[in-house]
Formats: sequence, structure tokens, C-alpha cells
Amino acid sequence: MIEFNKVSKSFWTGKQRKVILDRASFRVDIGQSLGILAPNGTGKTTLINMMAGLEKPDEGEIRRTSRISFPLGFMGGVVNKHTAKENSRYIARLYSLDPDYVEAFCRWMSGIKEYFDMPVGTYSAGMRARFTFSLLLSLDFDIYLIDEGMPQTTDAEFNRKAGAILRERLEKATIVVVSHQAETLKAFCQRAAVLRHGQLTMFDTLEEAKQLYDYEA
Ligand SMILES: Nc1ncnc2c1ncn2[C@@H]1O[C@H](COP(=O)(O)OP(=O)(O)OP(=O)(O)O)[C@@H](O)[C@H]1O
Repeated sequence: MIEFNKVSKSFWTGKQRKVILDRASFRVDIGQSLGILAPNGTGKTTLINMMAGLEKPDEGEIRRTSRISFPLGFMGGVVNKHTAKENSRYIARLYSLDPDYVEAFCRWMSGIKEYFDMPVGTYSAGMRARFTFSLLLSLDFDIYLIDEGMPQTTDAEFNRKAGAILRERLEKATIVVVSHQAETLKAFCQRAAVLRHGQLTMFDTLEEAKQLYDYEA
């Protein structure tokens, strides 16, 4: 479970205060995958980072009682001068998992072949996306946090494998996806919300959330 209790977050740009959350309260429950709609630049990444514990609120409290992932695509724990093999084994140890398993899973899932044994700094954007997505799925979380949907890769074999693994995970895990478009959220969420004016408004269906979102736009 992730619970935001009267959470406020804003940034001072030098000219104005950019409000992301204004005493917002809401909960993400296990078993209820949530899609959050928000226009670009309104705070999707900040919100996901706060859920992950990477950013602190200015005020209020965030309670996290489950195993919550880092955001998909977050490269904070990945060292560019090390290979995918080294990175995956190191991160496995951080999460007290078997390094052989995590390495083998990522090697198979990412499909980046000999690049798996080359420094991450030499990868194309697509290879990075495939590696970080594999890394996320190799670790066991109750809630997976995803910023703007799945990595866009042109590799059909990877997309097929990733889709299958994700569907399998969805049976057990909960996913929180933030996006500026409803289409991205369709495949994942049971509930939906709209981030606007510093509040997260919850809806039972994506269709209802989309109506408010489209109306505001
Ligand atoms: N550290 C910071 N200092 C000042 N402003 C910030 C900071 N971090 C984010 N912002 C501003 O806060 C707003 C929300 O940023 P955020 O990256 O969370 O939005 P987003 O919805 O994910 O954006 P995008 O869709 O463009 O990725 C933006 O206007 C951004 O410029």
C-alpha cells in the first residue's frame, strides 16, 4: 500500500511557484493497479519519484507498506562504466536476490547479446530501455512504478517477451502507471486518476477519468 496524507510538493522556478501537489490525500492498494492521467510538465515524474521514495514531500506524510519498485527507466542504480552483467549482479545483491538468477533473467529478457558483457555506457537508447526493463522485472516487487508506459523498442521479440512477462506479473503485482494519454493506461489499470490543480482525483474506471481529463484539456 502507498498512502499520501495531505502531501504538498512545489518547486520555486525563480519567478513562480510550480505546485505539483497541494495537501493531496489518496491511497494505492495492493491488487488495484492504477493509471494516472496528467498533461506533460504537470508532475508525473515527481509524483512517481515520491511514490518510490526518491523525492520527499514538502509537507505531509507518505506511508509505504509494500515492496515498491524504483520507477521503470530509472538509471540511478546502474553504473555506465560497468557491464549489464556486473550491474545486474550488484543490484541483485542489494535486493538480497540470487545474482546468478538475476543475471540469467536479464541476459535472456533484454536480448542484447554480446553487449550484455560490455559497459552500459556503450548501449543505444533502445538497449538501455531493454536492460532497465529487464532489471525491473527480474526483481520481486508488490508495486511496480511506471513513468509513461513501456519502453518503446523496435525489437518485436523483446516486446513479445516483455508483454508476456508483464501480463504474468499483473496477476500478482500491482502497477502504477502515469501518462499524458489514456491509451497507454488501458492495458494495465483497474482504477484511474487525474492529476490536476495539485490534487489526484480518483475514478472507478479509466473512461470516467478520461472524460474529466479531456474536458479539462
Ligand atoms: N528540481 C526542480 N526544480 C524546479 N522545477 C522543477 C524541478 N523538478 C521538476 N520541476 C518542474 O516541475 C514540473 C513537473 O515536473 P515533472 O518532471 O514531474 O513533470 P512531468 O509531468 O513528468 O513532465 P514531462 O511530461 O515533461 O516529463 C515541471 O514544470 C518541471 O519543470
